[in-house]
Amino acid sequence: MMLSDKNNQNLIKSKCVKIDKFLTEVENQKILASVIKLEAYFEKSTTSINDSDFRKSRVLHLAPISKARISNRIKLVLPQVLSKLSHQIFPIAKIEGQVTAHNHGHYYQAHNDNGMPEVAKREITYIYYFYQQPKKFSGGELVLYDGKIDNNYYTQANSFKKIAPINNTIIFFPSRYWHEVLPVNCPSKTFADSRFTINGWIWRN
Ligand SMILES: O=C(O)CCC(=O)C(=O)O
Ligand SMILES: [Fe+2]
Repeated sequence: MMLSDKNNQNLIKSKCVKIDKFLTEVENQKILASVIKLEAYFEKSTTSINDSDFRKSRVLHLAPISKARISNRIKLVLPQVLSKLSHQIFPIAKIEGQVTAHNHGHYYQAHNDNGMPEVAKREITYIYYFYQQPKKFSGGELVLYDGKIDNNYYTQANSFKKIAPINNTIIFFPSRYWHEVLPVNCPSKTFADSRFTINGWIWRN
């Protein structure tokens, strides 16, 4: 067997589900307008490893209106999503959510979403994208890495898919996947021109 084949033996291709036009145009615009008004409540994002260079963005933890709408819609599509991901059905413990804003120079380095004991029950990650049109930023693609098994651990492979953030689109994938957000270029540096998400995690019991 060739060496390259041998190295690929363990490759686990990542699967994700993308749903375009997830909300109506009116809902999408309402969420955008309400989030732009909440600029003052956005905080600097953090991560569990507490390295300020690992993740640059701003996060809003209190956005009751938008989160309820998204959670209800997620529950409706989840059976289809899990079937497309070939992921087993699980009882939902809760749907966690946050709003994020990536502006000029913001990014999120490669990570998974359930690697620490306190978040181990996050099963599926979802990311809903929204932004002002015409779009005032470039970059900010989501990179979804394939996986491999190393000493019984699921880790990051070299191969990946790059997913452009598209307004009013939602992406789902298993929270154990390694992923990152490439740097955003937003010349105006205006908050309202940011790459926004409502994103979070569907927890199992
Ligand atoms: O904004 C994105 O595309 C992904 C964000 C993310 O990975 C996270 O918040 O854990
Ligand atoms: Fe993540």
